[in-house]
Amino acid sequence: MTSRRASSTATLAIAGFLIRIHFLIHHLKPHGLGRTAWIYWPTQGSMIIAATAIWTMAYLLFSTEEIPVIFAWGCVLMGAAWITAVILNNYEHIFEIRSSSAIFSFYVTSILAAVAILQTALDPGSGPSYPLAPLVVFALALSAGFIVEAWPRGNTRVQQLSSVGMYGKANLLSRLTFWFFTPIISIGLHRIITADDIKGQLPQSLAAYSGYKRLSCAWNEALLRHRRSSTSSRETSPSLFWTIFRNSWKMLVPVLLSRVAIVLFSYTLPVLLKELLDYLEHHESKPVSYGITLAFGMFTASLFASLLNTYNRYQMLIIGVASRAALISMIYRKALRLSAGSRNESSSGKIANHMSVDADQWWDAIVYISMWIEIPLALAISMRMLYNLLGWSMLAGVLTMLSLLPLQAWQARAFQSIQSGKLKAMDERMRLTTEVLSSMKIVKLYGCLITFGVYALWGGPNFTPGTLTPQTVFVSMTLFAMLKGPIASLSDATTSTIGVLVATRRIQQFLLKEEVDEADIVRSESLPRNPLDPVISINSASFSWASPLNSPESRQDSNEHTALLSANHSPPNTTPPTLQSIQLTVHQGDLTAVVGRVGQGKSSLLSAMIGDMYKLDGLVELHGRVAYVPQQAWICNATLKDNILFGNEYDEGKYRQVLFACGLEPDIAMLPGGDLTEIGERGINLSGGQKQRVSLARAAYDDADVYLLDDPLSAVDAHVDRHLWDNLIGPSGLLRKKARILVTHGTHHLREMDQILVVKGGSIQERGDYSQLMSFKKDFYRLIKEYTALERRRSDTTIRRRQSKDVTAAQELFAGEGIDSDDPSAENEATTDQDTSDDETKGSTKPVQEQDVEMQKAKAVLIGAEKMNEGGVGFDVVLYYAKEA
Ligand SMILES: Nc1ncnc2c1ncn2[C@@H]1O[C@H](COP(=O)(O)OP(=O)(O)OP(=O)(O)O)[C@@H](O)[C@H]1O
Repeated sequence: MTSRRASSTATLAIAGFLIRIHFLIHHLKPHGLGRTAWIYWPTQGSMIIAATAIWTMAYLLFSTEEIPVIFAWGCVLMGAAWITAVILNNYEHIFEIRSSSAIFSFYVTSILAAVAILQTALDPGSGPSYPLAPLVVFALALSAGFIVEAWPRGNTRVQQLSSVGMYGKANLLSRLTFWFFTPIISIGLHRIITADDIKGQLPQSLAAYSGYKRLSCAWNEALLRHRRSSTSSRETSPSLFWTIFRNSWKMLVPVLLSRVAIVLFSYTLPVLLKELLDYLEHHESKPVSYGITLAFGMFTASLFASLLNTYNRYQMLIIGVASRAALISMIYRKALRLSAGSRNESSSGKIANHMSVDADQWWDAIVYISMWIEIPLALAISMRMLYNLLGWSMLAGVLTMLSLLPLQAWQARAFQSIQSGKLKAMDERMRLTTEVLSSMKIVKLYGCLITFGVYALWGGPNFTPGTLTPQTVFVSMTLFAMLKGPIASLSDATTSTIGVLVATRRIQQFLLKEEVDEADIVRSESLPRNPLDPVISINSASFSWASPLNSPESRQDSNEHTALLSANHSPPNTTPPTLQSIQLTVHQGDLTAVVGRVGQGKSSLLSAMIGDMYKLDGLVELHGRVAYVPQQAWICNATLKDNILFGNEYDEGKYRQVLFACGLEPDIAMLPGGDLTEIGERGINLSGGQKQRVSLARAAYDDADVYLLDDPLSAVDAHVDRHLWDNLIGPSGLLRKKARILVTHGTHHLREMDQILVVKGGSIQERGDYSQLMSFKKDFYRLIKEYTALERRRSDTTIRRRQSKDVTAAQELFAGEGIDSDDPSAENEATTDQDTSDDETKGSTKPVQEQDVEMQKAKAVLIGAEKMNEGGVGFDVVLYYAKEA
């Protein structure tokens, strides 16, 4: 038996080592840092000595008739395995900077085997005598090699030169015991651990970007394979769930194997227990060392089972965290690429749910997924062992436990409902939880009592009343106790797996949503070589917000549509376009205004240029980098500075220039933390005008070639409007050399435009400069006149209101602006001023005292560090650990 086990272990080791050598050579690059000589040579030496010793033993065994020849062959294979380990060790030192886990595990297995054989060899009455000397040399050589290998390599030159983090450098023992994390814990003894302390120390597989790249590549490949496959229909899609599993297979295989090992180690315990009880009953026939070895074996088996269990859970969590991060990145990137139609179907709340709830399932439930290896294996082993012990009588116990399963399921459901009740009333939750916990105890005890009763009645083989020996009672009780684990986990594993499956399917459906068609717009990142060539050129193009494939007509004719597609024709274009017959050219440095009444398609024209709309026909060409400032300013939850830099490198000169051009300097001076003040959802709300200027500053700092500005001056008051025009957007502003397209409702800057486009009913009705358009006396002329009249009425009302309040202030204000009643633009400027946008007022013109109070409050909320619990681990925690151990 022992010889067969030795042969199969050695054969498995040889196969494993060869696979590892192949992996190292073909999948990794040499680290090029040299070899850690004082670890390399001693370990190589120990392994060679061990192989020689075991071969010597094989030689001696071949010449004795006492021991079966198969044992000698086991030794030959063991020697061969250690020579393969020598070759592997050589490659490990070239490609890896940490000790090989494979060799490490083989060390442990071989040492334990050698100790077991030594124990038998040392026992005078145990039968055949083994050659002791080579066996001792074998065990000593391996122990020496193991000690050198287990020694942390942290101080070696190779590890110090390497940029890999503490996890990457840790050997298997260190990872199993989390020893590698000790430096961080000791930092925690002296001060608070910060994110910087663990930066770069954790496994690379946890980095969100690399995880995202791997998973999105795997998903795209799966989609491609599915599309190419002749059997797949258009309605089906590959499974994201299996794609995630396939993508993590390199990490999953060792983790799942470790689950198998945990089950095997756990079930060694009852076997050893039975042996020990047998030995205690008939201890005269065997030496004391046998009993000690059995007890030591039980200790080692539980030790390995719990070490592997921790390792398994940790690795599963790593897989869960990496998958969750990759999924969140994929959802985020997808959200940026959704077509107009898909955006209408997916609200931002729904997308946020995919990120926070659905993706989170991977982190919550991943541990349970590995249970699907453990549960069937554990059930099979325990039932087999119980059968050996009790015969078919074991069914009585097993069925009794299984009959408690629905009760457990009910218990789990009750627990779940109590959990959700927590959100409604904390007191109610406390009361119910206590009730359920106490009833859970009763049910468990009740389960044990029933099982005991069943043994007593049908304890003998095959349901006959029998004698209960200590071996039968203790061993079968241990086995039944072990059986309860997998049975109890069954409902958790099922619920969690279903939860992950449902959540992943929801994410999958989102990821399969239609995206903007990149081919709609011909883009080039660089500007045209000839400055006279346009940067934007739109030729006879029509655009729609609705997908041409989703129009009712096209849905009705879906069969025809498929036939047409297969015949290589375009689908019939039945969607009414939002924009039609668009003809436009814009050159570098051009300042173009887009004007028109509300809802005529001004913003849509900009959306069409950035590819947000479906292009129905025509040609769109765009050169250079494009910056788009939407009507609704978008601010993210970060500091004002980060909102402007937005990932770009900080350049003091450029940053200051942009702040000045956008008129943000006075605002920053007022903010409690200057430009480091946190703004966005959690921060103070900036006024609409301030947000719009931060948005403009972000675009300006990005230094793009084409600026698409959707009415950015609508929320600012007159003097800020003038400042932005003079210093940023206008002919002498910071962006003067860039192509700018400005959608505007104001009329006061139109005289300075190179080109004005009048949009009406989704098409460009008129184009030209201000005087040309006024001379046409068409839509533009009417628009300006109407606007002027409207503004004059508004202006009169406001002036009257102001005069009654503060005559002097109003006089000063209008005198300064120099209103010319014949000039609509100048009048507008004045009106915009007295409008004194409510938004801006919020940010800048409140009474000073009131602002001070608000700022103080904001300062406390925004700049305060996140609340964190500090202190040592209490005695109760230590006690809890001790009890669990
Ligand atoms: N995201 C969208 N999805 C679907 N339809 C849209 C979308 N945005 C605009 N539309 C539609 O396109 C048409 C033109 O709207 P658009 O916003 O371009 O007009 P506008 O001239 O910019 O108006 P305003 O001056 O009020 O901003 C309208 O019928 C509007 O309902």
